[in-house]
Amino acid sequence: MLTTTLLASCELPTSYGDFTLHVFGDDDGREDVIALVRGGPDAHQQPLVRMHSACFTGDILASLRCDCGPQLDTAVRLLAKEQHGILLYLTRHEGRGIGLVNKIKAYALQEKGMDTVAANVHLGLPADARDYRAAAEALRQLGVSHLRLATNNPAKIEALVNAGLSVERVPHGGFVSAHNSEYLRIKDVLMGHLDSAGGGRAG
Ligand SMILES: Nc1nc2c(ncn2[C@@H]2O[C@H](COP(=O)(O)OP(=O)(O)OP(=O)(O)O)[C@@H](O)[C@H]2O)c(=O)[nH]1
Repeated sequence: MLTTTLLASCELPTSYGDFTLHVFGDDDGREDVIALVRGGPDAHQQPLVRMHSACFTGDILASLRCDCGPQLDTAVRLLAKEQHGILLYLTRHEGRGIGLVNKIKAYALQEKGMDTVAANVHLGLPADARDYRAAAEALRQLGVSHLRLATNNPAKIEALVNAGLSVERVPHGGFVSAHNSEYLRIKDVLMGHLDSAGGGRAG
């Protein structure tokens, strides 16, 4: 059975602003959802929430193969301006849930001409293996029932709505470069994303 437990919390001053950090995980103490929270619960306001799937290459190494780095940077910048905002960093979602080793294998296949979906499938893996139930549970434990979700991915909205949360979408894309334009186009065409490659503006 899925368990999501608050494992640890602290204050976290950052160059973006001051936040509180909560680490959620399972009963064995392994982290899963890291929540960077700006401000406190406000009954009159739906917090702005960004659910960000881990991307070692984009988030840490500033890879241009995807749009993850600019999406994360922009999200934290936006959240810092909110009275109540939450970044959920989903540590088990690396490579859309297939893990770093498989993502790098998928990148190598893309260098031979496959697109991002075909490469996963060629490896015998789902195009998208992410599960958002722990994220929804973390939001609930943070006192959130209504939220504004910064995303272009309808699957994220659907997962939170199915978990009983009320979600309004805020576009969060448009981070196009010469290296990631084909990746973003394929996400729109084959994965049902809402204008990742085009006019979807951050915030
Ligand atoms: N398998 C695979 N994963 C990738 C590839 N490029 C990026 N990723 C992963 O894709 C995920 C992108 O996550 P997000 O930006 O949170 O989500 P999204 O589905 O693009 O939806 P948005 O909320 O609209 O940004 C991260 O886990 C990346 O590691 C790729 O070519 N193949």
